[in-house]
Amino acid sequence: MIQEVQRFKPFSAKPIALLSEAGEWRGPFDLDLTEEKLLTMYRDLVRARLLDERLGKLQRMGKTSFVAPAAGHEGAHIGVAHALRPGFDWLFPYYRDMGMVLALGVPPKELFAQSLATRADPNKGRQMPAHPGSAALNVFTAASPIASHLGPAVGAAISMKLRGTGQVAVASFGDGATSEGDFHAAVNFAGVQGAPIVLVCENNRYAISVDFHKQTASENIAVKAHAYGMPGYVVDGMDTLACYYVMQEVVERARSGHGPALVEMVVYRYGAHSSADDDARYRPREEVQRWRQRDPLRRFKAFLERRGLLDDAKEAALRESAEAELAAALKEAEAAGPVPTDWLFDDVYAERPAFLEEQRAQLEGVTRG
Ligand SMILES: Cc1ncc(C[n+]2csc(CCOP(=O)(O)OP(=O)(O)O)c2C)c(N)n1
Ligand SMILES: [Mg+2]
Repeated sequence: MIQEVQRFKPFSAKPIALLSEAGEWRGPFDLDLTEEKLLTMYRDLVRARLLDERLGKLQRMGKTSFVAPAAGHEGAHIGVAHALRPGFDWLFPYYRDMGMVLALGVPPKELFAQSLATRADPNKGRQMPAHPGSAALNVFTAASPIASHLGPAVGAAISMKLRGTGQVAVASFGDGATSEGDFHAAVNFAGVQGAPIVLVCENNRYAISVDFHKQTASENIAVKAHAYGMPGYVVDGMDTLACYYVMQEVVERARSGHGPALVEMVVYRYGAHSSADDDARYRPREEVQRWRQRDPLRRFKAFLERRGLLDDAKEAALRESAEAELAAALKEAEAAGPVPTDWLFDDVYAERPAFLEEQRAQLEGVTRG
């Protein structure tokens, strides 16, 4: 059901925030989440941060070839994931969304296995690291070309509408993706068709080294929604609860037949664009430091402490259990062993054509030495 009173106005001049920097509730409505839900959200923020740290280390150890650092994006990730119905709705994430898929319920063992290309990867080691997917949880595996998953996401949403399933699709992408033709075609068609989709832009103000002001002459990304006939919201992406509540409203609005929305979450990536980038060449260190002060984990922790839901001992226990969960998951992912090279030839054709069979036999000869 659509909420009778809409809590948020689209196209606000300032990003929507519900928590002050010191963690005080500033919402214009009463907080209506259980203690359990709030603590689960915080736990997911911590898990996302720790997963990111571990993946970074695995890259430095030479165990995975590529990572896309996500620290600084966790408020957006957890806000989005918690507004969805896992395994019912569909998520079309992009490469920086490990925390989002983790919070949706994708087992960390699968995420590690995907990054390390071990047999425990449901995608059989065929994707580039940082491109997770899950058939069980309706998580689409995006390809690397920026914004190329947005058309399929809108297509999926249109099919949900035609079949009357009550599902919603959410697609996420960066600020750089909004300069692609694919983005505009997708948002336009979502508007025309009234598709049940929420398009989430994680605006970290850079597309690798390209600054936001070189990306668009618009004042922000959310305003673009106006031209496509849907509401656009700009949200403080370092405020997990603002991300959650805005998502919850637009997801349920889409679910009840009121069409798509565009949500811009203003975030910052603390790390480099990827393990193949040196961000010191284009970002002043003071800027990174300034954004770190606005950390989503710190703000949520302060919020929970103020409400008497968290203290240092509880925090330490929570971190310890998240560390243990990830350590066990990594161990299992590694123990599965590397994917066999000839998996490359499976699942494409019902009957393998002769030329592929020939290549498979050649490869077998090479790998056997
Ligand atoms: C069509 C296309 N062009 C260029 C690239 C190379 N590329 C990979 S990530 C990236 C930057 C994308 O930035 P943004 O959308 O802001 O996401 P962010 O990485 O900042 O989260 C670029 C240009 C690509 N993958 N696909
Ligand atoms: Mg960006």
